[in-house]
Amino acid sequence: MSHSAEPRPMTAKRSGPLTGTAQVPGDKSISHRALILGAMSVGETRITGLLEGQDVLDTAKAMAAFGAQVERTGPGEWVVNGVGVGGFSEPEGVIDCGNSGTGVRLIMGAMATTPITATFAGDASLSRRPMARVTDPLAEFGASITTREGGRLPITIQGAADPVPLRYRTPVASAQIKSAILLAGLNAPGDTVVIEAEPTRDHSERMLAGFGATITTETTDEGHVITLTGRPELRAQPVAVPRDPSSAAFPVAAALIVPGSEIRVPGVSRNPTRDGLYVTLLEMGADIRFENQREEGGEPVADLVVRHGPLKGVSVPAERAASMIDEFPILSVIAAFAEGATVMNGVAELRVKESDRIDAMARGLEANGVRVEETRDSMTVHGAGSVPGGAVAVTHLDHRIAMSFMVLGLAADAPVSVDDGSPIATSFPDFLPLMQGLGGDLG
Ligand SMILES: O=C(O)C1=C[C@@H](OP(=O)(O)O)[C@@H](O)[C@H](O)C1
Ligand SMILES: C=C(OP(=O)(O)O)C(=O)O
Repeated sequence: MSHSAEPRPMTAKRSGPLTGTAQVPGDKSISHRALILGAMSVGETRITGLLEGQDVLDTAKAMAAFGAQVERTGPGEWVVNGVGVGGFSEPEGVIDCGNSGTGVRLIMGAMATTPITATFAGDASLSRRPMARVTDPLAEFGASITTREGGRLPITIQGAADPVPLRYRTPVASAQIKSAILLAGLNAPGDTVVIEAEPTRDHSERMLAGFGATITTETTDEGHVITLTGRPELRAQPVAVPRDPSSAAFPVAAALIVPGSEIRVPGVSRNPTRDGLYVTLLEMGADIRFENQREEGGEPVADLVVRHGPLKGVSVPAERAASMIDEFPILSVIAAFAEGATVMNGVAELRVKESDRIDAMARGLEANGVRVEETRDSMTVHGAGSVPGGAVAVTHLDHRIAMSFMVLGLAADAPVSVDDGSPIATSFPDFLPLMQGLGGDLG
């Protein structure tokens, strides 16, 4: 669904200690993949803990449009009856992926090696984002693709009738590029190989193996090499979606910067390819304990216990960027309350997310009295232990920018507002009640 809601201004005010348990929603990356692989397998995939944010709901709708049966049976409980690899039928209308880069890029990959035609569109934010990074390799499989100027949406793909497998080195660290290619490779004969310089989130690889595909990952001189054997029969699997570490980052950050806070965030994924924020926070001196470390649904998970305490600025190495790519906006808020500079290196990809996140955070933080420096691919936040606040930040249809400034306002001296908090529903529909339940004064 394209973003059509009226702008929804929100304000957060300095709050007393945050306490209690934060049940954050299911992981967004895993939720998209569960629906897509469920739709591409034979039999019934039962999903529990699915994120019911707009991004994922748009993917569910898309899978139904391609012929899968997709049914909601309870809160977070969904059943997908798939059509098998190569079994997608031609959708009638335009596939509207709303605000979701993951949704559109993975679904374009999933259909590009089946001989059907589909047109993809999205909201104003998604329509500005680069898509050639995915359509270029998909064309190499044999798909015919037309895009708007600059490789942007709307995009029409005529899937390859005789796909050829691909060996592809990703030009930027991106799990979306990798996953689009692997999903396309499912219906190509022979081995499809993706080579990445830095490992990115590996949920597609884990889930493809779980659904019965032959997929291997090796670290060689070339980099991180993932090999998928095409034309498997994917077998439907139950998927238990762990809670999203990227969503958990918001209550965690709030507890770290609001004096006197102590909260618990149970069942959060600790997949090492998603763990960079938590590694960084420990280096900053954050008081975070990881309890009951266990495996759930093929992913390592833990219960987080987070306490307020003093933090110091650190330098985040470029090699860590991929494992915390969505967490830099909220890290820049935490950094504003630390003592000293926090330098975030190798973060150019932030400029092509739902917004230019370096620019959006730098402008909003500066307006609220924080000193920030930026280059094309780095951002430095000068922490002073406290933040004046008092300004309105512009969110540019970006959920993570909206949530980051709401967290800032819980600990700043004066209230902090955003022009539009409605995009929060794309990834964290219960963000406001959850934060209010911990004692946050926001709405
Ligand atoms: O594969 C995924 O589920 C995602 C990959 C990342 O994007 P890139 O692959 O473009 O870095 C991330 O920013 C996005 O929120 C989710
Ligand atoms: C970048 C994000 O998502 P997507 O690319 O799926 O729009 C995000 O959720 O921060």
